[in-house]
Amino acid sequence: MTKQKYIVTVLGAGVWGNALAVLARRNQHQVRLWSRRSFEPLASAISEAKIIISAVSMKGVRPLVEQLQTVHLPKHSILVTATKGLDPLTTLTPSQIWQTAFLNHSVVVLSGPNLSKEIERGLPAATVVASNELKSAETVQQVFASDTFRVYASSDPLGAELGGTLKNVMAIAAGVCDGLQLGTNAKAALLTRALPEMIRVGTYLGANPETFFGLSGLGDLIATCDSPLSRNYQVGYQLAQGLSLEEILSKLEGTAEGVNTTDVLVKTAVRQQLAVPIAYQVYRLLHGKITPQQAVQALMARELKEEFSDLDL
Ligand SMILES: NC(=O)C1=CN([C@@H]2O[C@H](COP(=O)(O)OP(=O)(O)OC[C@H]3O[C@@H](n4cnc5c(N)ncnc54)[C@H](OP(=O)(O)O)[C@@H]3O)[C@@H](O)[C@H]2O)C=CC1
Ligand SMILES: O=C(CO)COP(=O)(O)O
Repeated sequence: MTKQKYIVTVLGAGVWGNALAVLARRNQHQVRLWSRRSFEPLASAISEAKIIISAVSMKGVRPLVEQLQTVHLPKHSILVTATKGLDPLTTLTPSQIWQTAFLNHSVVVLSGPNLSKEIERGLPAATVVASNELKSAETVQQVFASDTFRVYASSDPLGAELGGTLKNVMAIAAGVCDGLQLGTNAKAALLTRALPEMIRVGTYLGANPETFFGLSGLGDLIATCDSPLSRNYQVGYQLAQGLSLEEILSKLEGTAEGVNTTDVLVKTAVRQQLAVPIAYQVYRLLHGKITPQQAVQALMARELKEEFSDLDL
């Protein structure tokens, strides 16, 4: 059966927006790529679009939503958010911001272990499209699915989104671990303890705990924490080499969302008394309060406990 072809507009022409545009074009959809620097007005870029994808970084989400509220969205268009971040003012996720602004539109989260450079090379990968309206997620699944990009549907948008967002904090820690050459045992311990930390916060925020064991949680944690292609990993790795955060960010290709997410996550965790020991050490490191070595020592010196004593699943 031939798949339906759609007009797909990608908003945000950064590295991820470009990679998503490549994927949709490979499936013969009519793709328009728009950024705030485009000559084409936003209203014209989204006119007649069935699928509108936001691939801007977190700091661009609110300005983009506000701009879109001033133009006419095609009636049955589906909004897809691919941003992995948290709003510093409200702690809302991008999908919550999109859904609140556009109550009559379906919002779909696209999230998974998707390092853009590998996707652009056509290497095999898988992702999750998640929505409260499963039919909309299935439409987006059809738009992107190909023999090199396997797309799973899910009905837990918040879980899919938080997996991709919270793992960025852990990727900074993983970069530190590798940068200090702490070895494979240390890395395994770090990642294994990172997952329940993500689940603890994710379930507090309303996500389904099971989702974190899937591609958008554990899958993205593995990919991002083990790849020098990850900007968040690079932040941690280079901090361990003695570079300052400012120096690292000034040379980084694209956005490392984990830097802002760490602040939002730790502030939320402190307020709600959630245990986030790894994120807390990343926070102190990013704020120059400790060295990478001191962060490791602080994690190793924590009070001894049962392995699953604080895992509220
Ligand atoms: N790269 C990857 O491998 C993946 C990235 N992601 C997520 O996708 C998001 C974007 O990442 P990535 O493309 O890598 O980042 P980039 O830094 O390459 O691109 C950021 C994009 O956001 C836009 N933007 C930033 N601020 C604003 C603003 N105030 N108003 C409008 N647009 C704005 C930029 O526009 P402009 O070009 O005009 O500056 C640019 O298009 C992040 O949340 C990231 O976590 C998710 C999966 C994979
Ligand atoms: O989210 C990503 C891969 O799934 C991209 O990670 P970085 O933003 O750390 O590069």
